[in-house]
Amino acid sequence: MSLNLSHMRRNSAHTSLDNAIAEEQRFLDQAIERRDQLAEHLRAELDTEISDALERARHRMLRRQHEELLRAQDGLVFGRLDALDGTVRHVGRIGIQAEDQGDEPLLLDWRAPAARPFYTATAIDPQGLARRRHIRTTGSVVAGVDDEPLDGAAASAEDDAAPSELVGEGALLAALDQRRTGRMSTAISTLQREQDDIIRAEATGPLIVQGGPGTGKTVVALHRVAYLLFTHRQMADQAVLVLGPSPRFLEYIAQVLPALGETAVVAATCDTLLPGVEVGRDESREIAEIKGRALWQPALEKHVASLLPRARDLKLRWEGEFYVIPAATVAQALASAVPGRAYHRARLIFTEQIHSLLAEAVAEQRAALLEEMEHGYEDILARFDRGAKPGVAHASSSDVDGLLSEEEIDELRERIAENEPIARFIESWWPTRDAGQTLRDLLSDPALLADFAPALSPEEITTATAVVPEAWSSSDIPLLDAVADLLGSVDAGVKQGEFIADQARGRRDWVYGHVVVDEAQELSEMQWQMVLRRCPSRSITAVGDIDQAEAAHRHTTWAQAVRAAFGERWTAAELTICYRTPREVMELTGPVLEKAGSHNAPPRAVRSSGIEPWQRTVTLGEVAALAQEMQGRWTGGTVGVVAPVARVAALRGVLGDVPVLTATQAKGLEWDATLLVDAEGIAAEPRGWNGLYVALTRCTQELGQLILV
Ligand SMILES: Nc1ncnc2c1ncn2[C@@H]1O[C@H](COP(=O)(O)OP(=O)(O)OP(=O)(O)O)[C@@H](O)[C@H]1O
Repeated sequence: MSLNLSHMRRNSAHTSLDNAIAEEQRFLDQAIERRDQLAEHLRAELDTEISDALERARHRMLRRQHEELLRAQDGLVFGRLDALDGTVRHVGRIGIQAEDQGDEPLLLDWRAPAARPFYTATAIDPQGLARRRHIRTTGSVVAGVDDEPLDGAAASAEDDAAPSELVGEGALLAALDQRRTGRMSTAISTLQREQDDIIRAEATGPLIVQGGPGTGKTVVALHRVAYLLFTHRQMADQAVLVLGPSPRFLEYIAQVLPALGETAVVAATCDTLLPGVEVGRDESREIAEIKGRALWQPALEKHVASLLPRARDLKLRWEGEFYVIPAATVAQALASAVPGRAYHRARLIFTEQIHSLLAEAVAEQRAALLEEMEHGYEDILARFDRGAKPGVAHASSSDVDGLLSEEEIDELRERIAENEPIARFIESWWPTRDAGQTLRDLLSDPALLADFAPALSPEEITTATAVVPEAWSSSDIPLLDAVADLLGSVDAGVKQGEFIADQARGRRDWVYGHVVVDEAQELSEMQWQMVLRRCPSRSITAVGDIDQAEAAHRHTTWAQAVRAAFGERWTAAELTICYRTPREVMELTGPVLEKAGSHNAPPRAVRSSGIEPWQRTVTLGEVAALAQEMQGRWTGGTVGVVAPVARVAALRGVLGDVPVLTATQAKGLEWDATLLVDAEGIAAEPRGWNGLYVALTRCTQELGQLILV
């Protein structure tokens, strides 16, 4: 009897699941039809002729909407919210208007405030919901649904287990168990509450997010960009900058933002932020650490200030006559041109003033000559008129009384501004400068550096000036950026491009609407200055794990790391749950974290892979066979090898196409399985325990450790 009852219950559960799938399929079909209808309508609008600038701006907006609709294919609809009052709303990748404009939208954009309960409602805090449904789709077919009852009655009917800290646990764990393809994917359907809080946080000042490995820092950073661009449309006009640790990392995340519909984004590393400048050499850790310190900012400011000209009499020749602008007048012009301006900008303002002063001096001399002429020296004026611009035929005040009118003085000033010898004279007194050479001049002169950077010890001065950089190293780039900023552009050439991101990418002095920094623990103080220059509003989100810091600086807390950039004015947030690394592997990290001098509790792993980490002692020749076996176990997924710097070349020699990376290179990446070669060797590297922590936490399923003999 009881067997029959349970059989009947199973059957009825199946039927209600089938009904739910059929119901959601009908909704998905309706959403797809409406999306296609809207896309078609926009395409027709885009075919119309553009007659003016307003139309062009409207077309740009329509084109963006059109592309957004076309891109919203996979996972168009992924959630449903059933309110206690019976209202039903669907949540999706984009918002879709219902046919009747006055109605509720057919589909809620995941970033809209009304969609928020999808990520934050719990049985304890149901936010007016009776149920949350995750809808799994493959293309345009509904593959399954996962329901979570949120009203108290249904929850207590389940069982008396403690409520899960996860939202949509079934859908989340299914997503986390997927094979890794080597490219990150979006997580809009399974974002967790603590992640959502950060994604939707205010963007008015620096927000620093600490999270252990696999806690979704990159997920949060990228989804935050999409959220901010959706919520603050003006940010799309300024573009958002995403800074990552390496080109490999940028490749790994490359698809996420376009998949989220965002094009107003520039992705870069600190090394690629300066247009036209590339890193061309490595530098010792010792020099990199010295060059990363904040003290370079005032040192470079003093260096550039020392290049400004000192006031003196300026003797200029104009049409055969010499005119002297006295030192006191030059000093006044300098005092009004220089303060608060970049070197070249000040030079431009000063030069314009000199042109005016010269034009006035010429006019005054002419007036004086006229006065003399009135006393009988007529030939002197004739000499003057020989120098007048040919082809000016209109009657002017000089034709009437011999004095220059304001218009004529303006015209004279223009001629002076175009005059080559005058330009050469100013260039010799106040030269335009190249940022690279200006930096080299300082880096090749220990006495000068000692003068401008008194906090550096004599040994550090010797170290920092030992190599005059012909090619630039990574730690030179922020110094070069600071000098380029202090010098300013000689001309303000504007790069054109169809998308705002193309324009921003080509400009060193572009001001972004928001900056997101991933693996922010690696930034030196001077790299932070580079970020600030691009975002003076300080609307910055930085995510990282201070315990994974391996760069040459010495910071072990966020307070130390960002003090020079933000002082005490920043907000901290934390991610505490590890989604990537299985419990079996996370258990190995405790002692490593301790050795790394961590101040943080390790994150809690949400999943178990059921595979115990293993260890073998092998020869180099045996590594290839083990890597192949591992690849065989994870067909359709990815395997990565992490090793000490000194072993990478030999391992690449035997491993063929399996990626072999150092711990630094592996930062931010993940695979199904990791082969960790010579953990002791990694730990012995500079900040090696932090590196080993990175290496241990890259896998989603299996970890194998090899000791080489
Ligand atoms: N809410 C989520 N839904 C689905 N997958 C998620 C979610 N959060 C994180 N993940 C997955 O967990 C893995 C780790 O996320 P992510 O790379 O963002 O972590 P991280 O904190 O940046 O890690 P690391 O410190 O190692 O760089 C990724 O595969 C990511 O897609």
